[in-house]
Amino acid sequence: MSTEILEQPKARINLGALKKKQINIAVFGRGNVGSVLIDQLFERKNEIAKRRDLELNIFCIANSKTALLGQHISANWKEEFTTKTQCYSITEVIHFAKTNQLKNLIAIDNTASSEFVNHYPEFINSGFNLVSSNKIANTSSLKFYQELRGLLAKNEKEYLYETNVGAGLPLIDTIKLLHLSGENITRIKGVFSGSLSYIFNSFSEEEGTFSSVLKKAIYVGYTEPDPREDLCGNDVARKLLILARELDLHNEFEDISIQNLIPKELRKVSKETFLKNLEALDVPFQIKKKNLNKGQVLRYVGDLHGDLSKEDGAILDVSLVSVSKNSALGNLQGSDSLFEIYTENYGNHPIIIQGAGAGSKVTARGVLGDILRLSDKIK
Ligand SMILES: NC(=O)C1=CN([C@@H]2O[C@H](COP(=O)(O)OP(=O)(O)OC[C@H]3O[C@@H](n4cnc5c(N)ncnc54)[C@H](OP(=O)(O)O)[C@@H]3O)[C@@H](O)[C@H]2O)C=CC1
Ligand SMILES: N[C@@H](CC=O)C(=O)O
Repeated sequence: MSTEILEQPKARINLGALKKKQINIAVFGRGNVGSVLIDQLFERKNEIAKRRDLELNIFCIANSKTALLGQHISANWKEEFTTKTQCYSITEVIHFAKTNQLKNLIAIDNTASSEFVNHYPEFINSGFNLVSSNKIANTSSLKFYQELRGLLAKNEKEYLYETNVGAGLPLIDTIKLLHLSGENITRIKGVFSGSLSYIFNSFSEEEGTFSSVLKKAIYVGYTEPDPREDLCGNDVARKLLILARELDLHNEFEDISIQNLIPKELRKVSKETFLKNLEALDVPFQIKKKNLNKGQVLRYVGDLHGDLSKEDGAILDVSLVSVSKNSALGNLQGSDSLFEIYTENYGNHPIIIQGAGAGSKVTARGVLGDILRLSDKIK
């Protein structure tokens, strides 16, 4: 009997026909962080398509009043934003995604708005995942925080916010993993604010006035849209609370003891009036600097301590302290943040995460990192 070997037809794979996973992105907030993020997305788009088989497609760019909507917004978005925008509502953006059958949806929140955060449930219920540099959702009431997680789980959607603490530094993911793997975190302490780090690092070392350093921090984009949020301690307090909640602690914002650095008479005025009167901060801070002992510098420090094994055992403090210039905190440079993470197994030798704690480029890069992480998770 002869055996005939039949030649198998060669399987033909048309690589071009294999569709890349298209991720459809709506960017809300096109200020310091938002604009840089959009530019970084366009710069990296082709490389990401090659390496990860992903097509990152932006279909909406919006600020507080107007939106640019289009199936595929181009790298020329800034010009289009001046000529083709329209007033919008969130419902219209969601409707646009539906009618154009856009799948794998991500809404990016690069605002500092509490009003915008109220739309998160609407996005999730409409099939969107979320990425946010805005810290408000994670620092609203614990009830809102928990309901949001419940809604995400019910809809099988993701919410990533690595830039909420430490800008582009890999902090939240590290803390989540340590906690999940059972490494008991006993304390987190450090300089949580990039802008206040920059301000006190410069002010302690240089001759300039406090207001001149503050103006520079505002100008380069280290501060919040309203710099009083940094100076009154709220921004650092938010970061502490976000980390506390990652550790399953049940704290509310009101539990945090915060040292406000703004003179009383400037706390309740409009942002514009505040910005016109920055020199009012010069004398109080000059006095603080003069009163320092030799070799000491000022640092604005956040401290999450107490009994972190109990839901309600944590103590959260935010205050201006003097530290030795030769200590880890005293040695900080530029806009660096520094986080000391103490755990049971590492004892008195904390894990230290340090690096740029503010700035539009590093923050946008962190948001882009979250988009890529999320894109991998979307099946
Ligand atoms: N700067 C940094 O280093 C870091 C910043 N972040 C966070 O990034 C976020 C953005 O900061 P930044 O870019 O400096 O802020 P900007 O003030 O530069 O930009 C904010 C943007 O949000 C828009 N916006 C405000 N409210 C709404 C709304 N309701 N709906 C849609 N868009 C809205 C604004 O539009 P309009 O112009 O119309 O008001 C503007 O385009 C903040 O939450 C900040 O905490 C996080 C880590 C580091
Ligand atoms: N204003 C913030 C920016 C990042 O969250 C800071 O100064 O750290």
